[in-house]
Amino acid sequence: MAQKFVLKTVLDFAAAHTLQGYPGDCSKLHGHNWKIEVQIVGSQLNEIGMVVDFKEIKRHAKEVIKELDHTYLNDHPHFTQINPTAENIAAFLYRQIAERISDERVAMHSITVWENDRNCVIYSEDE
Ligand SMILES: Nc1nc2c(c(=O)[nH]1)N=C([C@H](O)[C@H](O)COP(=O)(O)OP(=O)(O)OP(=O)(O)O)CN2
Ligand SMILES: [Zn+2]
Repeated sequence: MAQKFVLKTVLDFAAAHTLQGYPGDCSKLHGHNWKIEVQIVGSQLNEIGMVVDFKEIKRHAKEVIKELDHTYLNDHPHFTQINPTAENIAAFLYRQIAERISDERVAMHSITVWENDRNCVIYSEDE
């Protein structure tokens, strides 16, 4: 049986957005306290028994999230042509964090973006 470890760390940020074309209140300016779950996968442990230090995952994720924190998301270059929905934010974070953290031992597993306590999107990519 092949072993696999999935590590999860949780971060958050505050940001406003509007959803263009949305048939309801979300097309108006409003904000969320977004909760982000970053999940990393690996099968090998290092000499001190870790896939990767949680602090390392958090450091990379914070670097990306800093771009979005306390902003109007629609102004971000990535969201000028596409709506900053939870789906598009999840895909953006996944790719940005993957670029920073992936190596021969560690890969992105998924990103979960919580818009509020009730609704979230889980994003992942096939290998
Ligand atoms: N699939 C998606 N659906 C919706 C998204 C999204 O990103 N992806 N986003 C929104 C709005 O951003 C909206 O702000 C959601 O907040 P809210 O209306 O509070 O959401 P609830 O459904 O939990 O609110 P109720 O009070 O239960 O209606 C909308 N949809
Ligand atoms: Zn919203």
